[in-house]
Amino acid sequence: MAVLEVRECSKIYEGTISTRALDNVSFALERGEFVGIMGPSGSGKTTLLNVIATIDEPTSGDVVVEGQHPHKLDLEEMALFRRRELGFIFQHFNLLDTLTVEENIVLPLTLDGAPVAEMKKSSLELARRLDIESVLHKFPQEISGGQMQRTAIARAMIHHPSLVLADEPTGNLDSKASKDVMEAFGMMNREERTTILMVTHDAFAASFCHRVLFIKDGRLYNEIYRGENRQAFFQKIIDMMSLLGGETDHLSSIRL
Ligand SMILES: Nc1ncnc2c1ncn2[C@@H]1O[C@H](COP(=O)(O)OP(=O)(O)OP(=O)(O)O)[C@@H](O)[C@H]1O
Repeated sequence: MAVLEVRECSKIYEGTISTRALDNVSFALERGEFVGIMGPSGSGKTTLLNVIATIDEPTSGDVVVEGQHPHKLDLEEMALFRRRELGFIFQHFNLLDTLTVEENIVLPLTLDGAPVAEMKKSSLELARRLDIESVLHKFPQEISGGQMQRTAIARAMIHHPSLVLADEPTGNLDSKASKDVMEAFGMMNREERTTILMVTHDAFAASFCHRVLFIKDGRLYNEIYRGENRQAFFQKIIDMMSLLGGETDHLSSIRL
């Protein structure tokens, strides 16, 4: 069974001029897949992620996560669904400044009332694997951007969600931190079989995915698969971005 199915989703924003932000988009993610979504500015990437995250309603079509239909749940059930089944990672990290790194990481477990000893054990184990053990007792403003994003990855994954949604996770990071963060994603995907869907403008970040979907004008335009070689995949992504007429991040090439 697919972890995520997007079925013929359309989204129209009504207004003086109505915008068709998504136009009949269908695709599925199997368990353990790591998939990127790319496309020019305004092509509908954020809308798609928001519809999957239940932050926004599709105008038509449906989203199915692990056989559940989140858009058919009432508000309370939807909030619980989001907390249990999904993990979120954002461009601006969205950590809570008044909590330590460790407290941020265990937040999803705290909300579910897990025993403290169990929370500490899980956060320490994850922090070791993500190389942030030394900053567990610091506050977000005392650590680097890369460490903040790895903290966000730990928080998004500590409760073993069905699906992790990442929106421009390297958007605020320099090249070294981006590499560390993408390697962390890759490691969690391989070792935990975490299913990840990531929106990005960054061809370097996208080259860590198994598959990249390209959208243009709200429609699925194409998809490419990685194969063995990340460098070759990076080049294919750059080529597809130029074909789409979107902006490509040329600086990415120096990170190979
Ligand atoms: N709340 C809204 N109301 C009206 N139109 C919207 C709204 N949100 C997005 N749109 C429009 O829908 C289209 C898709 O927007 P979306 O933000 O999904 O694109 P994107 O691919 O994420 O862009 P970017 O890469 O610049 O973040 C755009 O034309 C945008 O102007």
